[in-house]
Amino acid sequence: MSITLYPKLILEALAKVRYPGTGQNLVEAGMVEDDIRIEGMKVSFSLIFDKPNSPFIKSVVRAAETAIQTYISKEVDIVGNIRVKVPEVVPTEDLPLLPKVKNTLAIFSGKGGVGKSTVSANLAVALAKEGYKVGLLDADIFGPSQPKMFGCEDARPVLEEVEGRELIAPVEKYGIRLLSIGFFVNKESPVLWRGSMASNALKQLLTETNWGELDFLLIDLPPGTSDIHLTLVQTLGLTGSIIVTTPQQVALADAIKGVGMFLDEHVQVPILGLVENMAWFTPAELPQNKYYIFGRDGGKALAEELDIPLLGQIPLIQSICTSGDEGCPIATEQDSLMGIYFRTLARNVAEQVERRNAELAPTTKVELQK
Ligand SMILES: Nc1ncnc2c1ncn2[C@@H]1O[C@H](COP(=O)(O)OP(=O)(O)OP(=O)(O)O)[C@@H](O)[C@H]1O
Repeated sequence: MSITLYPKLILEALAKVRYPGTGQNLVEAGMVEDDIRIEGMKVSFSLIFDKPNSPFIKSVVRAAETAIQTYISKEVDIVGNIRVKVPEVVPTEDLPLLPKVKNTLAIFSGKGGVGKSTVSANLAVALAKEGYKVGLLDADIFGPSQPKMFGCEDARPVLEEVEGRELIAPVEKYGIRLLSIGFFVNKESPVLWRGSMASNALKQLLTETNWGELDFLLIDLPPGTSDIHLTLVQTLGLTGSIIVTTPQQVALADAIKGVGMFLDEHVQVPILGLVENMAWFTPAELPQNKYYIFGRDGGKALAEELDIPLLGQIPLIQSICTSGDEGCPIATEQDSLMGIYFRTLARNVAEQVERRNAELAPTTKVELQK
């Protein structure tokens, strides 16, 4: 005797099959697609599974076939007619935040006063002299020194409209697009930043600035490890980081802590290398003489110990200090002794960035712990 099939009959049979993944029956679990087709004794429909690699797909399809033949009739033509569907996975592509900026480099130090800002300023200038498009973001909220080093302490960046958005226009100096947290605070009454204020300011300077097309955006970080570091790695997938240290033991010990932060398993920002600043003292009148007043090759030895490249050794020279104070980084004098040191540094940095980009996948930004 043949029976008349109708969808409710099929659903009643499918309600007898439990999905092991949730413990609910297939109908309750919403796994039966609303596409049941009945042609005489031939039945077909789709079952929706939550993931393509569900271990239960085969057994559940078989159980559904058996249930239909057991509870309705052996005559139902169902075997092989159940389609398996999984929700389409839409790739959540992490769009780059600064699509026109090719490389973002964080410059950090373990200890204060080791010359991180001096190195950042001169590296920026030397890279620009090599023909790269360079931006410099001074994120040192505790002591922004780039406005002074670039001789533009009184600059107050304006807003400009770019593709319908109001963005901060960086200050242009010596071919560098410069922005400093110092442009937005009053020199006479320094701000005591609360953590969230500083973090928001950094995010805004990074993302609401018309950086334009850049080969390198250098980010001069505060010394040590702080909320600013954390905000940075949560905001951007950095290309890499550069550590600046002096050769003294105290500086080296702090440098190791800083390196640890960037290499933390949750952060994983590549260290492109180490710059040893104040590696020796050279008097202007005796440029061939080297006096290792802070110890010899401490930074070089640390780079070897950490197995990271030594990007450069920069001597302690009075003119570096005076040019910084006068608002004109020494690297602007390309052919001076110091100009040559910073040119070598710039070339080494560019080479390491190229190597890093060839060998490693882009860094992903650190996700906030839920
Ligand atoms: N190689 C050098 N030769 C001479 N003077 C230097 C050299 N490097 C840095 N200085 C001087 O040392 C002082 C501290 O340098 P700088 O402000 O760059 O250090 P920093 O590590 O950025 O300090 P901060 O703790 O403010 O972040 C400045 O007066 C600077 O001009």
